[in-house]
Amino acid sequence: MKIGCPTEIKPQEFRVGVTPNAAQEAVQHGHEVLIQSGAGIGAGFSDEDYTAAGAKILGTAKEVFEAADMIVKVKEPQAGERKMLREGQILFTYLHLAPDPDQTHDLIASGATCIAYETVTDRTGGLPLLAPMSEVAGRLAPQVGAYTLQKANGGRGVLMGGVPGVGPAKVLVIGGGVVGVHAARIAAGMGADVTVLDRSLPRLRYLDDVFGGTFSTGYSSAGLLQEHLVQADMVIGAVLIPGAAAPKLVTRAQFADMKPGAVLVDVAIDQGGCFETSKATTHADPIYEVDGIMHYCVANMPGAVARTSTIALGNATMPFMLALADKGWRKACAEDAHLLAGLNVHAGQLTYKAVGEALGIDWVHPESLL
Ligand SMILES: NC(=O)C1=CN([C@@H]2O[C@H](COP(=O)(O)OP(=O)(O)OC[C@H]3O[C@@H](n4cnc5c(N)ncnc54)[C@H](O)[C@@H]3O)[C@@H](O)[C@H]2O)C=CC1
Ligand SMILES: CC(=O)C(=O)O
Ligand SMILES: [Mg+2]
Repeated sequence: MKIGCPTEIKPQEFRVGVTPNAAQEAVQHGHEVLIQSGAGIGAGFSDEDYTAAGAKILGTAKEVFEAADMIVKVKEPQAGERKMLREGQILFTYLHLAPDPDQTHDLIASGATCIAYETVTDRTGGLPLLAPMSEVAGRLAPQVGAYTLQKANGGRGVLMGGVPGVGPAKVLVIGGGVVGVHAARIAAGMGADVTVLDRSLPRLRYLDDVFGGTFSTGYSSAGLLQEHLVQADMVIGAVLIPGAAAPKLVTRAQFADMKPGAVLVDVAIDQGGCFETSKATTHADPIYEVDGIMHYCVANMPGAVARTSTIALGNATMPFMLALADKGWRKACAEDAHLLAGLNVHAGQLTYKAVGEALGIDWVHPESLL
């Protein structure tokens, strides 16, 4: 199969869909890998790294889309990229279709087979192709929050770890899933006093068993959240109700009880955000203030550390990419229900229930296409 990887064109996106190591494995499996010239630069991979791995370099995205049987990317295809997709071609990337009717209609019209990273599942009920980026965003959250807490950046001028004689910052993490646990570990490692709230008792038991000495846990009721909110220097929003918009857990009215200059980092902004005042920001202009409370709400946080994120994402996507290339999408999905869960669009039909329900579009069961 010909596997094509174009340069990402979404603003401020420096990741790349195929690493040189993944390209090398695909070549060893007998596939041809076509990389757009410069696609890896933002993640620290040169064209020479790809040619050394056995890939071919093409000059333009158009050439890559024309030649490839499967396109492997990071972000959802932008409008110009969607025009280059064709019937029978496989698209393997993040899609996030539920809030994006334009993209959904374009992908249906393209006739392509579109598999979304974020809906591929695993045996434990997890999302193995979302998890690596949640790990990155979780670990970044205290880092960007600590920077925002600095006085010159609008924060209240509190050092995460304090110093001898002066106590540490108080960090509240709402949601103890993949983002939450990684955020809590890093914040605790910086010396902060960290509490994680979650609604899942099994998850709280796990967190307490493994991290009991590192951070505290609490059941996420409105009352307990308010207790912690008024003391917090930093609040990290990390909740997810799969497929749904994030619940709004902190209202603007509650800011009056908070410490002026406290920082909210809303990682859940992807799903609409869990603070009433959250709106998506970009790496170019990430921070804004509402009623004295600082907000950081960047929707593609992993793009800031493109090299780490590219390698982490590539480690997770590679086995699925190889299965699709080795077997074709139909056999690969027939043999792996978790990969089939990633199928969102095929040959002019929507194949993902939650997207159909969110956008009011007819959908078919993916099993019916096998
Ligand atoms: N902004 C960005 O760049 C990125 C954002 N994300 C987003 O971060 C969010 C979290 O993702 P993951 O940690 O992977 O999800 P996850 O499913 O691993 O964890 C979510 C946790 O939230 C908990 N939860 C649900 N309702 C709650 C409530 N009312 N109070 C407290 N906890 C509650 C769940 O029990 C679960 O443990 C998602 O919206 C994801 O899309 C992920 C990667 C990058
Ligand atoms: C998960 C996602 O959308 C991202 O990493 O950009
Ligand atoms: Mg995103």
